[in-house]
Amino acid sequence: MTDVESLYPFLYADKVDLGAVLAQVSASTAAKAREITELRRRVLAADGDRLARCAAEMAERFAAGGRLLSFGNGGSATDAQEVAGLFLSPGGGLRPLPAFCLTNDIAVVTALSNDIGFDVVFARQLAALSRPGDIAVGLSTSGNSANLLAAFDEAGRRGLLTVGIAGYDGGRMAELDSIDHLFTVPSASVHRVQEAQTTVYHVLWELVLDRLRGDDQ
Ligand SMILES: O=C(CO)[C@@H](O)[C@H](O)[C@H](O)[C@H](O)COP(=O)(O)O
Repeated sequence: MTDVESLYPFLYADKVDLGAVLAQVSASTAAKAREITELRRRVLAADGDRLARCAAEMAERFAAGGRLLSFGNGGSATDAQEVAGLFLSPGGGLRPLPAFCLTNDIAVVTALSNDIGFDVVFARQLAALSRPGDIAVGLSTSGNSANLLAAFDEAGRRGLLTVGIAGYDGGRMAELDSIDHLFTVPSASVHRVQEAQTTVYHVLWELVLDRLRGDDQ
């Protein structure tokens, strides 16, 4: 049996008991929903206060003219794009906040990767684009991606507020001095990690907007 066959045996069986397959899918969906709900509770219990402090510092930076620069690889690149998109379109009558995802400029991403190496792809962009009052937000599931580690060190050297969102045990991101606020989702499932990370940055986004709304009144 191949890996794919063992993952989806009902697709390859001669006869399928549809009721049994549906029961299996339903039980698996319910188990995953319980798992992610519990994981989100754990993250909130461990990091709720730190999330609020981080959001307060992010709001201060935005209020002072700072911009947000986000980055990540693979699935975390799509999350980094979502982070920038959320702040760019805050809704609720708030002005768009300046935010840019470092994977967006494909010409720069491919040139840096091709000419120098993928490890510098975010650090070099931060060196070119960032100002000391800005905010760097990097997402990784493993916490080990070399281009993120280099980016946090570059951002830290330049005086940016640095926010890391990692999974598992935080990986090498947990060893860095250059991350001001690190939020780690303690799960061994990459799927659950990415789901809970989505909640982490949505919470940050909502708390920052609350702060900025308060400043506007
Ligand atoms: O989305 C997934 C897994 O769900 C993959 O695309 C994953 O993001 C990529 O393998 C990344 O390169 C992994 O990097 P990282 O999250 O460990 O920093």
